[in-house]
Amino acid sequence: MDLFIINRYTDANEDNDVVSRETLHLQRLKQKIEERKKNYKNHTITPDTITLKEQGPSQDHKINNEISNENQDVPDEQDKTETNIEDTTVYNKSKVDKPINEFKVLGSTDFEKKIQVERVLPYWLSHAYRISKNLQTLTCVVEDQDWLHSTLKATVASEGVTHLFPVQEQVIPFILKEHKQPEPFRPHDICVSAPTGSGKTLSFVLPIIQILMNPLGHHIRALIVLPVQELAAQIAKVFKKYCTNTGLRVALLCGSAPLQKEQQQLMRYTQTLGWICETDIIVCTAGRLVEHLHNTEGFSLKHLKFLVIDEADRIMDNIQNDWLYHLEKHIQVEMQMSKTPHINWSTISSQKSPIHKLLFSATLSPDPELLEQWGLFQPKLFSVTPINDTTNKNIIKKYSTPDELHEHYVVCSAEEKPLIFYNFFANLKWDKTLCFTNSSQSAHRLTALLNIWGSGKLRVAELSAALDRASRELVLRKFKQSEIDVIISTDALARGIDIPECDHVISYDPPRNIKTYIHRVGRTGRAGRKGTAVTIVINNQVHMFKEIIQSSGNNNIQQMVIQREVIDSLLENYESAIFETKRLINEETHIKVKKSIELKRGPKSKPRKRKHNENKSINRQQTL
Ligand SMILES: Nc1ncnc2c1ncn2[C@@H]1O[C@H](COP(=O)(O)OP(=O)(O)OP(=O)(O)O)[C@@H](O)[C@H]1O
Repeated sequence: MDLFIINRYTDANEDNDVVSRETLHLQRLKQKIEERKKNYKNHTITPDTITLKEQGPSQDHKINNEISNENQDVPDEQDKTETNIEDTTVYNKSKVDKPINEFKVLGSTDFEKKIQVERVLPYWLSHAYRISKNLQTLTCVVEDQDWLHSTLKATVASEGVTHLFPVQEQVIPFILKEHKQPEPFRPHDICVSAPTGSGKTLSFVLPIIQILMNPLGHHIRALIVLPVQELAAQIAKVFKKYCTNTGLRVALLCGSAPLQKEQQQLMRYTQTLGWICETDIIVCTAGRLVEHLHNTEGFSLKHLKFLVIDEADRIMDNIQNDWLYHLEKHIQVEMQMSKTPHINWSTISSQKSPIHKLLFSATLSPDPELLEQWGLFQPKLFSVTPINDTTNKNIIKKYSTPDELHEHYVVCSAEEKPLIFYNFFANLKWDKTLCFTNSSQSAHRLTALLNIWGSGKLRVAELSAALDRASRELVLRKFKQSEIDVIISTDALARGIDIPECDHVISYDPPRNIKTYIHRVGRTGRAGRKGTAVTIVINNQVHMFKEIIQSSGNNNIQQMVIQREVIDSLLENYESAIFETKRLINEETHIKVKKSIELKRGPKSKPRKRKHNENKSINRQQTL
C-alpha cells in the first residue's frame, strides 16, 4: 500500500479524508475478492479475473488504478474506483457463462498440456501387402507359373531354383500385371522391404527381363542404381545370367573400368545414324551415372521404362552427386527437345511412357517425408513387418531379420576382446566367417593378429576400402572357394553382398546403428540357410548396444556366456602374438612413412659426374 501513498503537505482534515477513502477502497477491494472467490467456486470465472486473482489484492488495486487513470472522463478518485469495480463486475457478468478455455490468456503461467498429434501414415504405407518370411515351406513352383516366360523358366531351373521365394511370388506377378494395362494407365510404383537374403534381386530382375525381352533395337530401358561398386557388379552378373537367350544386353557402369571404356560399351557412332545405343539394361552406381549423364555423347534415357533403386534407404541417406536431380533434369530436357508443335496420333503415341520406379531394401523406413523425394506414383508397399501407425510407434521402426538367423552377443572387458574373438576359431572351430570392424586400421590389425596367432592354420584375409577392387574380388572368390576361412572387413561389405557360403558373422566392434546391424548379420542366414551372428560388446557399450537392438523391435538376440577357463586356455600364445603383431604394424608404418617422405622429396637427383679439370688441379697443387 505504501506505493500508493502520495505525501502532500496538507492539514490534518485532509489526512483524515485520505485515510477514510483508503479504508473505503480497501473494503471494496475485499468485497471484490469475495465476489471473485464465489465466481471461482462456481467455475464461471473469466480468464481476465484469473489473471487479476493470481496477482493478489495489492496488484488488483494497482491494475484498477491503472485502468482508471486511462479513463479521462472520470472526475475524482473515489468515482474512479467505483466505476472500475462496477465495470469489472459488469464485464465479468457479461462473460460469466463463457467456457474457461474459450480465450487464450497471454502470459498465463499455467501451461495447458498439449495434445500429442498422432502420426498418421498415408494409406499405402499403413496398408502394405504382407510378405511371408518363411523360406522353409515354399509353395510357388516355378514350373507351374503361367505368367513366367518359358525362356526365363529354363534359366531359373538351370540355376537350381525350383520354387520362388515369398517376395518373388508377390512382387513379380504384380509388376507384370501392371505392365499389361493399356497405354493411358500408368503402373503403380513399388517399395519392397524384405529381410536380407530373402531374394529381392530376382523379384525385379525377372519381371524387367520378361517385359523387355526380344527387343527390336537397343535402347536404355532399365536403369538399376546401387550405392557401391561391389553391389553393382553383383547385380549386373545376375542380370547377365538371366538375360541369356533374351536378346537383351547389360552394361555395368560403376567405375571399375575407365570412363572411356564404359562409354564404348554403351554407345557407338555411325556415319548414317549418328550415336547408337548398344545396351538395354544399365546397372550402375549413382555417382558414375552422373558422370555418364554429363560426359557420354548420345547417352539418352528417352526410352527408359524402369528405374530400380536397390538398397534405397542407403542411397536416400547419401545422395551421391545429387544423382536424382541430374537424372530427372536429363529426362526433362530430352522430353522437351522431342516435343513437336503439332499434336496428332503419331506424336501422342510416340510420347515417352512414364518411368516405373521400384525401390528395394531390407531396411526401408516407411518414412513418408523420406519417400517423398522419389516422387512415386500411387505407390504400393510390400513389407514383411506390419506397419500399423496409430497403435504402436515401435512397429513403424521395426526391421526384420531372417528366421534362420541365430543372433547372439558376448559381453567382455576390452582386454578380453581378442581372446573372446579367437575362441570362436580356436575352440569352436568356426570357418566361413565374416568379421566386421568399425575401421580399416582395426581390420588390418586384427587380420595380422589372427594370421600370427593361428600360425598359418587359420587362413585370414582383409577386405576393406584400403584395397583396390581387383584385390577385393580375389578375396571374395577365394572365400567362396573355401581357400580363405575368415574375412575381416569394414562395413564396405555389410550391405547386399551375397556370399551364400558364409555361415558365421562376428561383429568385433559393435555396429553404430540398427541398419548397419541388420545388414551385417544379414550376410549369413541367407536364402533359407542357417547362420549365426555374434556381436562382441565391451562392458561400457552394453547399454548403447541394447538400445540399438531395441529400436528395431528385435527380441531374438541372446547373450552368449563364455567360461573364464576357456579364455584362460588361450592365454598361452596371446602375449607373443600381440608382441609380434605390434612389431609388424610398426614396421609397416615405418616403411609407409619412409615412402611418403621420399615421394615428397621427389626423385633423387643423380649425382653429377665431375669433369676433371687437369689445369685446375695442377694450379691447386701449385698453390698448396
Ligand atoms: N527362389 C530362390 N530359390 C533359391 N535360392 C534363391 C531364390 N531366390 C534367390 N535365391 C538366392 O538367395 C540368395 C539371396 O538373394 P538376394 O541377394 O536376392 O537377397 P536380397 O534379399 O537381395 O538380400 P540383401 O538384402 O542382403 O541384398 C542369393 O544367393 C540367390 O541366388
